[in-house]
Amino acid sequence: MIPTSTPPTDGSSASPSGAPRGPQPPLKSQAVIASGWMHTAKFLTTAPQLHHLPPLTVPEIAFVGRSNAGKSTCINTLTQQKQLAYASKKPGRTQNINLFSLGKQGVTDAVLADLPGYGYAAVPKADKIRWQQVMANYLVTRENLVGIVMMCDPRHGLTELDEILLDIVRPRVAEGLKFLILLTKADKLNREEATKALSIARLQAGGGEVKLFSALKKQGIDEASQLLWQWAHPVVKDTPAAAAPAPLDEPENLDED
Ligand SMILES: Nc1nc2c(ncn2[C@@H]2O[C@H](COP(=O)(O)OP(=O)(O)OP(=O)(O)O)[C@@H](O)[C@H]2O)c(=O)[nH]1
Ligand SMILES: [Mg+2]
Repeated sequence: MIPTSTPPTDGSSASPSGAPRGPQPPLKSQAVIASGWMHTAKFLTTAPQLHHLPPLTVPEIAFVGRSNAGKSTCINTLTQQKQLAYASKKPGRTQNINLFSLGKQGVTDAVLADLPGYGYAAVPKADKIRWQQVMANYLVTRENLVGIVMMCDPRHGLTELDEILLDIVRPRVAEGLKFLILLTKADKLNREEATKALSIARLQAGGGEVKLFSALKKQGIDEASQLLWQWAHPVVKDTPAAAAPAPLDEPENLDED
């Protein structure tokens, strides 16, 4: 049974408002904890429209981005599961908002949301507009949303629709909503292209973090998992862990090959 409105009770996680509930684990074990936590992901529900989404109080993290950017593949990679989210070569594969619950010992302490991609040329205009409105509403009104992961294929850069989305979420990011741009399919870039893509995206990210990611080369997985874990489990302000938050390595180097 998934608790849809009950906050976690194990003393180690947070409410969507960001109110901390417990101390962080030792820094060294964070990567292992984050990875184990991601692996607990289970399908929760699917919603064709916003009003079909269950109201939740646990922190929710949304994956957004152009069609075919690699959102579903990223969720499968982070959760170390082959077919949790539907990934496909064909753009437009994900058509609903799909929620996946996370949490150990059957206690859901966060939710991942895999959103349909935008910008797929073959989608009829009316459907595109409908979807843009659904997504804008979701990003602006979803109360338990604590963070957004924007997947961006660095070979295309941030598109006009990505920029529109950035504008929509900017006020919430200013209020504390977490924001990460993952430059996907980094395996397609050489070192120089990767460095350039990172610098450009950082200028556009408006204070959010930018990291390289490759499902194929398993690049950026630990960093992304740890960041998401931290978003869902913010530290208590007056603990030593809060005074010295875990530094995340900058995964700016591509795998050597
Ligand atoms: N080379 C490479 N291909 C990838 C990577 N991640 C995803 N892909 C491929 O990109 C294609 C699209 O992946 P999806 O995960 O379905 O993309 P999506 O963003 O969920 O697409 P929609 O659901 O249509 O919005 C698939 O063929 C994946 O195998 C990656 O890191 N490297
Ligand atoms: Mg998808």
